[in-house]
Amino acid sequence: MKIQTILRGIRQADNRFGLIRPGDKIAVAVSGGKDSMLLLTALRQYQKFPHTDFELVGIHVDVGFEEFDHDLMTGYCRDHDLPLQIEKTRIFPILELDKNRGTQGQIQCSLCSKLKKGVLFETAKKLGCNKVAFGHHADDAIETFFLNMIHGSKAATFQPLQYMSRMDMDLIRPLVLLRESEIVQACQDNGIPSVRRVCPNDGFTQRQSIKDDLEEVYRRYPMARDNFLTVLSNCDEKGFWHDADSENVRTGTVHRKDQPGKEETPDSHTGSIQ
Ligand SMILES: Nc1ncnc2c1ncn2[C@@H]1O[C@H](COP(=O)(O)OP(=O)(O)OP(=O)(O)O)[C@@H](O)[C@H]1O
Repeated sequence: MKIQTILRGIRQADNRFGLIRPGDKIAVAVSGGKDSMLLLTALRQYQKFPHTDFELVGIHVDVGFEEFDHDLMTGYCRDHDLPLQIEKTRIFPILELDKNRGTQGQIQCSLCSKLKKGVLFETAKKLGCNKVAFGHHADDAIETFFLNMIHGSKAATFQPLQYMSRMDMDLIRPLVLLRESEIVQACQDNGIPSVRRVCPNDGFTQRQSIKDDLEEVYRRYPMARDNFLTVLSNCDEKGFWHDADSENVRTGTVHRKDQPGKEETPDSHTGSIQ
């Protein structure tokens, strides 16, 4: 797959969600995995598009896993003129301490993610960036949607553009309209490497489990992936339940038979098919 397909996906997301503005300085969060390696590579090329006058720097937060192959990542970036800053941290010893103290005896992904984000945003700020770009793609968005429903009782996923008020910085996800399979293919076809995962939790997370389940759903219902994606931009508040005294009923957002002048339409209950 040509890198142009990826650039087209980035441009669509940029146009639709207003991700990149002239004068931006964007820090790409580079884990060393395929998604963020592709993102840094593609955004470097996207800089050459007309009306995209922005600066770029990659930031890798080094958690401290000994076996992580930094050379692969730095070598690739050096050879392709991709600016990358590696931020050394002591996150791993903190995770180990927490693991030995905690009841579960394993590294906590949520703590790791929180610490990494802290370092990432601080480094981006120090470098004068106003945006941080993550490598999340469309399949990540669907998985997050299901994870939130199953474990968090809410129908929500991450945003393509999100303002982080504490850091006064935008978080953007330029790959959000692209599928994981497109990213894998583009990395293969363009010689973009990804560093072997070394976290002991890899393959045993809730995300991995939902990923496996969704693959099964897609095998049975091939149209489901596209439909799930459409749901994310199409979530009609009227399709959910609202208490009779809720703001939505008062303001008339939810149509009710007993409200004069507000007729119930056949499509007003999108989720009511039994
Ligand atoms: N150590 C890190 N340093 C910088 N950014 C990171 C790091 N770990 C994760 N990220 C950012 O968070 C995003 C999602 O994290 P996740 O753990 O799902 O990445 P991954 O699947 O290991 O790698 P990738 O998403 O790059 O293929 C990454 O795409 C990347 O932008």
